[in-house]
Amino acid sequence: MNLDETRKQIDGVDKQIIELLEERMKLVQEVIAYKKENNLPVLDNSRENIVLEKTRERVENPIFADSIVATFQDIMKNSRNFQEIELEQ
Ligand SMILES: C=C(O[C@@H]1C=C(C(=O)O)C=C[C@H]1O)C(=O)O
Repeated sequence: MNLDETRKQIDGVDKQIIELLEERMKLVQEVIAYKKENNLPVLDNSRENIVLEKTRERVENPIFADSIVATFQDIMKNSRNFQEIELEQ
């Protein structure tokens, strides 16, 4: 295993993750605009549970499942933090 080469590959994957997270956050902006208009709360527990269940099902290698589900919990926590800040504007 070549450390520099493997880290270059990680950098490439990180670049893709960042692009996808930015795309996700743009959609979250649409959700918060809708919630603002319709007076809906930021937190939707049932939706978050569905996202987490789907995430667990989609992970191919079970040894990664807990880490990836935890990552999605963080993604949604930060998505909610962003929405709370947007609501204050
Ligand atoms: C984006 C939403 O707001 C919150 C954040 C979610 C997310 O980032 O996926 C899911 C549910 C909500 O708690 C939503 O309601 O869809």
